Amino acid sequence: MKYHSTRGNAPVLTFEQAMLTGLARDGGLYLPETIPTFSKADIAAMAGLSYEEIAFRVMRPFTGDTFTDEKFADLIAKAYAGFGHAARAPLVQVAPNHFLLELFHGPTLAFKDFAMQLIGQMFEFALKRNGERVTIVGATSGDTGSAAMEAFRGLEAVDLFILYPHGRVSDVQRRQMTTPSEANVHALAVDGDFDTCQAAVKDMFNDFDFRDDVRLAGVNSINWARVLAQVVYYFSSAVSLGAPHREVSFTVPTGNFGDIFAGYIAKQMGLTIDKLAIATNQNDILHRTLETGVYSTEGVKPSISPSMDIQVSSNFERALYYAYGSDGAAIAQQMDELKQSGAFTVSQGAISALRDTFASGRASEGETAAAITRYHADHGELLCPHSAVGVHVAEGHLGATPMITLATAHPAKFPNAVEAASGVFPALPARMADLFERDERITRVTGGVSDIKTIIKDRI
Ligand SMILES: Cc1ncc(COP(=O)(O)O)c(C=O)c1O
Ligand SMILES: N[C@@H](CCOP(=O)(O)O)C(=O)O
Repeated sequence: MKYHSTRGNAPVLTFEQAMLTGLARDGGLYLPETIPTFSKADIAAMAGLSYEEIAFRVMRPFTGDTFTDEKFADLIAKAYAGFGHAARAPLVQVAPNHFLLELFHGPTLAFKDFAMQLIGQMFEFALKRNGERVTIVGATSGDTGSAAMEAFRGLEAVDLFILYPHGRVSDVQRRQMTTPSEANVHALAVDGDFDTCQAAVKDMFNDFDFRDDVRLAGVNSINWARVLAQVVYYFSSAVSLGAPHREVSFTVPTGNFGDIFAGYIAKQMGLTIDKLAIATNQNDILHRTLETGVYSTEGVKPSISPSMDIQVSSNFERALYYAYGSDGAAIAQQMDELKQSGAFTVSQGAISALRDTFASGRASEGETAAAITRYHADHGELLCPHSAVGVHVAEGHLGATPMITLATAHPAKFPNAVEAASGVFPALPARMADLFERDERITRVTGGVSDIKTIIKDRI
């Protein structure tokens, strides 16, 4: 399996190279040359398998000769062994045709652990075998950073730098990033918002001297391996509700579009998905784009679902690539326009292709809080604010097809918003009970990208 860039002007890579590379050298994102498909019988045969077995079947066609089958199965087993639920991603029914997919039983209590725990294993194996060392730089609005810290802390072949927006992540998220004591992980508090952090990471990738000098790698969802690992729970949940013999729909709380794009890949692989509903908070650029056909950035507005406070949604580029019939030149042009003017208009053909697969909706701050209140009172479910955005939007799309809403984080990561809406202060799991007693290690960055590069070079 080979991987090429969405902008069509970067080296074609193997799975291993794409995983260790991050952003393509033309600024695009890597995608597989073809998407392998499963027959109905292949999908039906997943019923009753463990999460790990489904993970192996779903991901194996993409990984080429990076791992032997035995090694890959071993890495998957290690990745999910530390999850706090035997099913890894359990489904909970909240209405006759509405289910929550709980993706917060991993070590840092958010869906990011599903991919990051596996990527940590895959990086360690590949780097050790190759005798290589990399510098990973990541941007976070809170959850990617904590999941990456947990997955990479203490690994010999990796230095990890996480850029987070100063003052815009929850206290639990910040402490998950700033309290690991291992010398190879570094939390950098940057002035600005998530988009500022993500732009800085992309700038570093586009500075080829720096990139090659520090051997830069990325673990944001620009990394194809992140998306791939997230495809698995679409299969596991749909199959447990009767796929491929019946269709299901998903509602996905969305920011950087990685998670819902994984659902799009599952559908392309043959999973019987009807609609994929994009759920945004008041930073509703993706909902507006689906409605108007114009992708137009506005300033990020801080919300009670801070991990989704994003305007420049990286993986939308991957969806656009397919909507434009795999035309890399058209994508490069649209992305140039975005850079120059902060907006671009999606062609008629592409927007109708997107609308064929994706629905969308938004939740205001009040609607998000009301969903937390309602689900607690009516269903006994304490939702994190991101999952609350999801259920609010899902309720607008319920019908005959079963709807699965992704519950993307544990309420205890956002206790203040949850308590304000439900009256219940959600406790952290016992293994994290001392999080607020641990020492923090933070590097404040008040300058721009060149200051960040200097810090990185000094530390590695
Ligand atoms: C808790 C939570 N929910 C939803 C999202 C949105 O996911 P994505 O960026 O993949 O669209 C994020 C951040 O990415 C998140 O941390
Ligand atoms: N919400 C994310 C933002 C980064 O998204 P990613 O999926 O591209 O890593 C976060 O929590 O950091």
